[in-house]
Amino acid sequence: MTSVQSTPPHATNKLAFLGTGSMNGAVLRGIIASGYDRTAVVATLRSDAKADDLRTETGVTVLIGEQDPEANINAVKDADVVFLGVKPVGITALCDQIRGSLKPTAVVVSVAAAITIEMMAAHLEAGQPIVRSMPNTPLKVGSGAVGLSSGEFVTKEDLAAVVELFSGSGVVHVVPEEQQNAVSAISGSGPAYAFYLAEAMAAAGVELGLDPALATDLARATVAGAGKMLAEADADPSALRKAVTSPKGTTEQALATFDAEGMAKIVAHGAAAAAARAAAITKELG
Ligand SMILES: NC(=O)C1=CN([C@@H]2O[C@H](COP(=O)(O)OP(=O)(O)OC[C@H]3O[C@@H](n4cnc5c(N)ncnc54)[C@H](OP(=O)(O)O)[C@@H]3O)[C@@H](O)[C@H]2O)C=CC1
Ligand SMILES: O=C(O)[C@@H]1CCC=N1
Repeated sequence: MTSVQSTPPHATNKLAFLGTGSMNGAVLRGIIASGYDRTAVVATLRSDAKADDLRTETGVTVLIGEQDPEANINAVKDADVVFLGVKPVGITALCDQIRGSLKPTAVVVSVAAAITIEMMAAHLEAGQPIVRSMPNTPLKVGSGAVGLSSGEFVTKEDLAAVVELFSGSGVVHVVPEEQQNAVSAISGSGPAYAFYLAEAMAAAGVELGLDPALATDLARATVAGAGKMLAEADADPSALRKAVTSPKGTTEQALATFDAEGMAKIVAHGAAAAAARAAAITKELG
């Protein structure tokens, strides 16, 4: 796996976000928050339920598919980079819809789990540059993690432009495409694991007699604070854990219980189940 440095800013590319829900919306918000020219961005949604929030929060042009069946087509006509953010099952139909309207040089960037570059290429014009990405929702707050894999027609400049777009709001790694299900199982789904831990800690606090609101506040602040420490340069999770764990103290007892009950194995099993589900979706939809 290669960590990639972005190139210096270049001329603003025109961006289209098709299907701007949780994930594509987080990518878009991260890019706008890092200072990107919002007048160069068009986003689409199927329905107008969340359109006002998206317009107000980002200032980009938002087109609604239910009001204009050509919304996706109009969004991509001038675009240099096109982010596909619909559910995996909808990606190839979306490619079919836009294939005749994309600029031949437009870089198509999918954020979908399980959809391979080959599956998308079969529904786009020959030679279209395609990048498969696995981002995560913390991009929205500038703390994301992204795995990128490029198809054969992606130039060095194309890849550098995509890296630059993501790297304003997270860490970016270029990975072989066959590792994308593992990336999805760790960093794509990972925010949910951290939120689950916060929920479990809050529930544990209630069992120990804390008021639910207090327990939730303590758990939230703690997971958020630990995350902030992990985000510092060269942070080492093991060293940070050891710094909290006094010999013969209280934390040691909790961690020994986690070990005895196989928590690391549980996490590994969960991640393996996520990766296996991605492989199964590829088979179902391929
Ligand atoms: N959520 C996450 O943390 C992550 C998700 N992903 C990937 O992101 C993709 C989207 O997931 P997620 O964001 O969670 O799902 P969401 O349902 O939140 O977003 C999907 C969006 O697509 C819109 N949409 C559906 N069909 C069309 C269409 N034909 N044209 C335009 N817009 C359309 C929907 O609009 P409307 O709401 O109006 O129906 C919705 O806003 C998936 O492929 C998933 O694998 C990847 C990494 C992490
Ligand atoms: O749950 C999912 O399928 C998507 C992919 C990774 C995170 N969310």
